Amino acid sequence: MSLEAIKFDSQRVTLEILNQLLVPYDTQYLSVRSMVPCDGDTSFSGYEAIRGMYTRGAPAIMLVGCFSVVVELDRVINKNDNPFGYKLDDLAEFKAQLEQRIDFLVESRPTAVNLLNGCNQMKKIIQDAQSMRELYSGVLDFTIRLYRDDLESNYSIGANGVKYIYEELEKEGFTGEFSVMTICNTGSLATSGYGTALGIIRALHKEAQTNPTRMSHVYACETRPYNQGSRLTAYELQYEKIPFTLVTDNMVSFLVDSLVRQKTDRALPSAAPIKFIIVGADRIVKNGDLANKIGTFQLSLIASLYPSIKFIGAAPTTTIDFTRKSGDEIVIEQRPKNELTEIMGAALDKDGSFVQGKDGIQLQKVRMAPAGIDVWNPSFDVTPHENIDCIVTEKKYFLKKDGVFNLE
Ligand SMILES: CSC[C@H]1O[C@H](OP(=O)(O)O)[C@H](O)[C@@H]1O
Repeated sequence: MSLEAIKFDSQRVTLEILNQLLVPYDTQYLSVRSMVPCDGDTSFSGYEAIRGMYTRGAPAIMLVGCFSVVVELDRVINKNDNPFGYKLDDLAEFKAQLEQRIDFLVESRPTAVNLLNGCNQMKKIIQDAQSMRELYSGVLDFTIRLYRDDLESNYSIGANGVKYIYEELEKEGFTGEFSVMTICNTGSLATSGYGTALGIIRALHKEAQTNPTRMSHVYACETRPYNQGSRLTAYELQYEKIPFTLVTDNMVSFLVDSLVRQKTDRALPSAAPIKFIIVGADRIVKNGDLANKIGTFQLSLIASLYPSIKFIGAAPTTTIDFTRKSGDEIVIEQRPKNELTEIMGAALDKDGSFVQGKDGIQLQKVRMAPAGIDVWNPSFDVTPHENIDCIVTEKKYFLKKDGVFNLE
């Protein structure tokens, strides 16, 4: 498996997260020892790890958030380390304080619903606990199970995605090679491992080893401004030796049109026609409207112009929000302006190799726009269910009936 986003040691009760701001330049893990910042405690918290996008990806956000509750409780209940001011002699008061901190944690990235869903389930365990010991072991067992279930879900999403894709190809009588496109990062670095949309791509690559009708090329969108595609998905696809080409987000319509019309005089990386655009999700609501990384909606608009291209959303059930009826109800996270006007990279010397600083590869942030300008930086957009052909979860793949999805 490629780099792990999350390392939890259940014996030592320690949580380490891969600092994804440094991928693919460097591999550094950061120790998370609390759930949210607190006066009197200098540890790096789950809230800061998530808000700062050191770790990201809807399922990974849920897992890091829930594991950060576990490590904080371990310090307080098992290691007599309570800089958080918990009332240890009053269980009801302790629970109230804990839930207040969990509610703050959940606000770290408001669009992805997985952390909210995970914490709501955790709060039920907290409310039912009759002792501190029972509360701690209940939260620990729940979170370890959540991690394992997410990994299992990803393999099932991969299998269900391949099932849908090959049934579509057979219906069409398509044989031979095809290409797919994806945006952002939905792989091992966004989950407990394997991935959702990238899990389907991993599963397609495995199928391609034996099936002559096969995925032979992937187009990965750069995914400005955080560059999950060029930094993280490119890393994972290169690691898996899956043939791919990186494109900028503003190349997509011209690339898709050139592929569909087989304009081979445009130096296309592969002649394999594009058949599927496969994306992840941060929140899918009852009717199938899907919030995902900014740029996803545009991909769906492009796909909708070509009947030969199917648009697939892939996510575990923990990403589905049955309390909201339409995508208009989804809160879209606005990110800091400097994430668009500045970019971090690894310094290169004249022969193109990384410049080594005193702590390893020398990273540097550069400004890419004038200071003081206005910036709009929504982290997500909403793809209407009308533009989506299929939603794949670990349970099955869902198609629309009478124009809407029933995801129950
Ligand atoms: C497997 S869910 C990944 C999902 O999360 C990403 O957003 P971010 O990197 O800002 O956390 C993106 O929307 C992906 O589709």
